[in-house]
Amino acid sequence: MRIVEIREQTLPISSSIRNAYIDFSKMTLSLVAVITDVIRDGKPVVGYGFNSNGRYGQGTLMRERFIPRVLEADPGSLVDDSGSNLDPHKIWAAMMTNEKPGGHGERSVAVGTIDMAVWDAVAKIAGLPLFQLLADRYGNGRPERKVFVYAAGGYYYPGQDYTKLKDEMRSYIDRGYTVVKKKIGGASLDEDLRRIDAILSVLGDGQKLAVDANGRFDLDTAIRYAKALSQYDLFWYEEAGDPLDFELQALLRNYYDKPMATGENLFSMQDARNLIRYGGMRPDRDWLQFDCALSYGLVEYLRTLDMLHQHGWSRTRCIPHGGHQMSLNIAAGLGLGGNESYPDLFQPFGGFPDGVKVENGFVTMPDLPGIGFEGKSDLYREMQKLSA
Ligand SMILES: O=C([O-])CC(=O)C(=O)O
Ligand SMILES: [Mg+2]
Repeated sequence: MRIVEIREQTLPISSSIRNAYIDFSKMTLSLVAVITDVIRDGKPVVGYGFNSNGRYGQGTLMRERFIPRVLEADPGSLVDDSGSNLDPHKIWAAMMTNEKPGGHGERSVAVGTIDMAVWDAVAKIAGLPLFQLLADRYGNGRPERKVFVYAAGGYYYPGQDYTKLKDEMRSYIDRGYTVVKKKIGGASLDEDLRRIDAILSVLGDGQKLAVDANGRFDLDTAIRYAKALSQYDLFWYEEAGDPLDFELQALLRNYYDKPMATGENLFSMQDARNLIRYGGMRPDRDWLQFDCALSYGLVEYLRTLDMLHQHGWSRTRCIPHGGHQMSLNIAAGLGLGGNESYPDLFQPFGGFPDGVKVENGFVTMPDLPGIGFEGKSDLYREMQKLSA
């Protein structure tokens, strides 16, 4: 058995939205197909992957380094000991041949995207949903089919007013979400507080708002926001300062004793470990948002979960960034605290298989082979174009 080809296509996911740091007018992502010579139902098994929003497509890095390393490796060196499936760990090691540690740049996105497609193929070859395969291999064998999801939105965009913001949030609540997220730091503190008040006016009992500064604030600004946000009962205060400024994060807890979240821009186990070692994050209330699709994939994320365990953190404190079905499977298979979701953004890549509804803040994983992309018709159409 072997991988016969890996294809990449860079696709636009552009829109007029902006957060406190970037606009998405030129945002792209890489869609990847890993084509194998394994036949199921009369057709070759193809695994698919794509990177999360927020980092651009990585086709150049893939074509120059990571795809050739996989295709040039002895196929026998990429299969598991039973010989009946590909081994994602061995494929990962092949991709990372002759790559020095540290300075992860965006190669972690390139590797993470291919890794997603490899896991999709591996679960399809095994004839299992990925969440079941993960629970069998790395968990207790019993996936948690119900996964908490929250609705990320509340971006700044031209022509937005309080009515539109409230309508947006109400539409998430109407679709079954109990937690919604908005951006902060793209307007003045006063303006952001007025926007928060507007959203809170449409939330009911048991419904909460999270806010996300996208790493925009220096320490003084982060503290000013912390003090002002303390008047609310927010789900979390996310990525206040630069993702690598662990001291800022650690100091902030002196000014904000409610939940904080960060980690979506930490792209390796080692960076995640530095956050845990030096960032002052509190295992009893804070949230970790490492996103495997941006950070060397699930092979690396398994290392991150081990690291968290060694540091006394429960994996239920992880709610990954990105809103993709890969992290949804990891959440269900390995017992994370939930997953992000973008109900209206970054389509057709985000979201759930057709027919999956959010109920009281949770989705229930359907029985689909692999990651489950085949169950989302608009997404699968794009994928089939790539592998045709
Ligand atoms: O706006 C973005 O780049 C996405 C983001 O931070 C999030 O989903 O938390
Ligand atoms: Mg964020």
